[in-house]
Amino acid sequence: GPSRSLLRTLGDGPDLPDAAVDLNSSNFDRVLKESPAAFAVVEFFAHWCPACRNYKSHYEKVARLFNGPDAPHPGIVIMTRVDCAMKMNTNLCDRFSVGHFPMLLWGPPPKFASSRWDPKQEKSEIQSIDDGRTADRLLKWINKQIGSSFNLDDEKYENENTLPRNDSDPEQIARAIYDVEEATAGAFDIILEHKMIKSDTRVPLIKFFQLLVTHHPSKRCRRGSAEILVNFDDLWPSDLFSVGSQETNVLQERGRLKGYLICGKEVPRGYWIFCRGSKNDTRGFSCGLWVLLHSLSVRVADGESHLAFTAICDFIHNFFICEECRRHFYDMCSSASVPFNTTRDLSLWLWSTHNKVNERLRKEEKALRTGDPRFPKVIWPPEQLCPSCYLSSISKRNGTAQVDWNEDEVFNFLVQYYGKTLVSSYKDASLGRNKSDESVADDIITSTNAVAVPLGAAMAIAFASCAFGALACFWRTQQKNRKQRKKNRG
Ligand SMILES: Cc1cc2nc3c(=O)[nH]c(=O)nc-3n(C[C@H](O)[C@H](O)[C@H](O)COP(=O)(O)OP(=O)(O)OC[C@H]3O[C@@H](n4cnc5c(N)ncnc54)[C@H](O)[C@@H]3O)c2cc1C
Repeated sequence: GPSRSLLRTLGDGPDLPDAAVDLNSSNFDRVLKESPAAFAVVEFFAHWCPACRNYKSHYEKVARLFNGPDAPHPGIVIMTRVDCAMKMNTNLCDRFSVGHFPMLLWGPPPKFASSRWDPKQEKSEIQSIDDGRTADRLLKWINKQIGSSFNLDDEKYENENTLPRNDSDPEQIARAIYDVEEATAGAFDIILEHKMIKSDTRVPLIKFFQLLVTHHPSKRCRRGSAEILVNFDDLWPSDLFSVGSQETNVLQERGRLKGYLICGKEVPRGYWIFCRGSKNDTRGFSCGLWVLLHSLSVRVADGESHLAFTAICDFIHNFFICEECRRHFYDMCSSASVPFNTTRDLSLWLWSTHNKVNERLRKEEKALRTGDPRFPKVIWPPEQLCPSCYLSSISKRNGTAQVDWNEDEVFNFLVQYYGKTLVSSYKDASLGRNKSDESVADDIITSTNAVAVPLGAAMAIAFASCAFGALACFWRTQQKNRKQRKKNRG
């Protein structure tokens, strides 16, 4: 519309923040390594270069299509820039053989991290963009590279035919790892925002955190939730609640929690990829939450499955602020045949519970037209995604679809889908990186994943439950000791 194009014009002025991400030698590697985008454009420029200044509005026009929560096509291409006239970036610009300004490079984001580029280099996944002189030509170049048909006039939630259809392409789930991170950060944000940590919800939250520390599919979130867990007693002392009226306000809480980013600095990003709906208010968070739960369920060991079940049920019950959802889910938790003895039991229970929700919502959304028209609820997995999950073809009884499942195959499929495939692109992104201190800490977390303390012993330790792995327990014990020492000294 006219107002929109007015905004666009104004956007070329100095008022709107830049859409392209400013990178420098201190954040270059990290931001590119952690970007969910499949492709990156890096513009090397110098702030004194007049041609670069004139080019900026062209570059920004394209960047606004791809970067940030309001972009029509987020999560596909990350558009960045590096000012080579800044002293700190000299080595960085040398690494990429910058010989003229502006110079544009293209490639998979992680390939830029801790690597070099040289125009004479053969077989590099990084290439120079030779024709990006105007916004039109740059976008044309990008479209040609990735076979897309993006347009400079695209607006959010228009032209959604470029959206991936995830029900037929098993590889789409690899993009969902970023949504699992987004949902994790989102859930934690809601908990803080609504001051949901109280005396009776504290223990369920700690238990869920222990599950996250050991089995979250994203390293960043395992690391971040471990940090929070270690400091949990300081952040939310248990005696804070017994006193009664010592309510802290959200801002104070936020302030205290600065630096405790559950999935790292780049999350939440403000948009969804696998869980992106074709409208603003569909899919997103609740989709990401389901994917998180499924991905946890296939990662726990047999001996942890019952505790994981209670941790998930109690978490949804206490912290999912969709009233209908949490009530329904809790009813299904209460009627589950317990205890769970295996990973298979837990994964299949969650899968069939999710299908019951799908079944119910399918009817509701049809009647009320509240669903996402591009993502109607289906009994999952559809046959094209897992042919072997179906024993016999679907027969209709009373208007509802009845499927004869091969549950062994369903379990195998879940393990593959929410296990390996979910983290496949994420793994690629961290290939070839240097071992820094943080990755060493992370390796400890990963290596203790399998260490499950026997159930009986864990139950005995009522509070600092060690059930989800030795590390979480170790940290909490350390924390307690440290506090104790402080007390003794003071
Ligand atoms: C615990 C919980 C309870 C909820 N209860 C309600 C409720 O009572 N009422 C309500 O209106 N909404 C409820 N919701 C929200 C609702 O289920 C959907 O999340 C929301 O409508 C978005 O739907 P979606 O199309 O993105 O797919 P979702 O149902 O969110 O599923 C996300 C993805 O998971 C995969 N998937 C689908 N089914 C299965 C399955 N059976 N097993 C494994 N993977 C599967 C698919 O790839 C799908 O795209 C609940 C959400 C959660 C997390």
